[in-house]
Amino acid sequence: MGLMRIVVLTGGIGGAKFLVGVRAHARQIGAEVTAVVNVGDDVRMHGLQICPDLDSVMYTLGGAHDPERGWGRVGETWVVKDELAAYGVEPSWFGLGDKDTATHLVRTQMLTAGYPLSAVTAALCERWQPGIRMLPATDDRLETHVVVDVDGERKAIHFQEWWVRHRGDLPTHRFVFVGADAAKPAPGVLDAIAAADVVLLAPSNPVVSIAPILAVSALRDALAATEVPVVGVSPIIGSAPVRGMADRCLTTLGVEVSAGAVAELYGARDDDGLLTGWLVDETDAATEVPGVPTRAVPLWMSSEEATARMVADALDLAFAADGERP
Ligand SMILES: O=c1nc2n(C[C@H](O)[C@H](O)[C@H](O)CO)c3cc(O)ccc3cc-2c(=O)[nH]1
Repeated sequence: MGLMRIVVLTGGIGGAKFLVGVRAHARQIGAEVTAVVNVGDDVRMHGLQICPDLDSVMYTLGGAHDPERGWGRVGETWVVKDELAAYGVEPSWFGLGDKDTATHLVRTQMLTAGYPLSAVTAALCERWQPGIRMLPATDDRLETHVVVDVDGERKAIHFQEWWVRHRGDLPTHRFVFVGADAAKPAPGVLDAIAAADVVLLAPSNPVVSIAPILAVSALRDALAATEVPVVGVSPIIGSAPVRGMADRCLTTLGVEVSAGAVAELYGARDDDGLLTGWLVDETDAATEVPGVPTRAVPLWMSSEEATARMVADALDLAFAADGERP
C-alpha cells in the first residue's frame, strides 16, 4: 500500500473550506494533497497583483483567514483603503486590507523580478505552511471576464467588477476566460495529475472557479485521459449554492440550478466528460446523472470533521467500483 496522492481542483471560499477537510482526512490516512487553484479571479489593482483564490486557500489553511467575511485576513485593518479613498483613487469598490496588501506587495515584487506565479506561491506558502501543495492552474495570464449590459452598452468587464462592484446584478450574457487558449498548465500540474490516485473537484463554483481551470486545454486533456477516479462534490444543495454566486452563473449559462445539472456540465467520463462519481447532499438523494454513479451524504461543511467525513465519502465513492485503494 503506497501513499495515496490526491489532486483537488479548487477555487473560491467554498473550495478553501473543502481543502481544510481534505487536509484533515489526508492526515488521518497518510495521503499527499496537491491543490490546483483557479486564477481566473486574479486582478491587478493599484499596481498590485491580487490572487483571491490562491490567497483564500493559503490564508484558510494557514489559519489566518477571516471566517466571517470569507475572504482576506482575520483582524484586518483598512488604513490603506481609507487613504486611497481620500485621494479619490479608483477602484474604491474593491477592499484591500492592510495585512492582505503586504501579500500583494511581495507577490507583485517577485512577479516583476521575473518569478512565475507558481514560484511566488511556493514562496508565500513558506510563511503560511498550508500543509498541502498549492499550484496555480497556470502561470500564464488567464482572467475571467463577464459580458454584460451596463448603461445600455454591451461590454466585457473583469469578474471582480461584475461580482464585487455590481454583485452580479447586471444583465449577464456569458463568461470569457481571457488568455485560456494560450495558457499552459503551471509546472507540476501535469505531473501531479499523472501521479494522482484520485482527482476531486471541490464544491466550488463550476462556472467561474472550476471552468477557468478546465479552460487550460492541456490540463483538461490530462484529466480526460487519466484512468484514476475523478469525483466531484456538488456545490448545489437543493436548488441553491452552498455559498456564493453559482446560481447566477448557472442561470447565465441556461443551466438548471441543481446538483444533477452541475454534474452533467462536467460530464461522464464514458461520454467525453470528466466524472466517474458525483457526491450530492442527502436532500438530493434522488439525483440521477447518466453514466455517473452518485452517492448522497451530508454536504454541509459545518466543521473540519464534517468536511473530512465528506472527503472520506468522496474517496469511498471513488474506489467503490474496483475496490482497489492505493
Ligand atoms: O465582496 C468582496 N469581495 C472581495 N474579495 C473576495 C473576492 O472578490 C471573491 O470572493 C473571490 O474572487 C471569489 O472566489 C477580495 C479578495 C481578495 O483576495 C482581495 C480583496 C478582495 C476584496 C473584496 C471586496 O472588496 N468585496
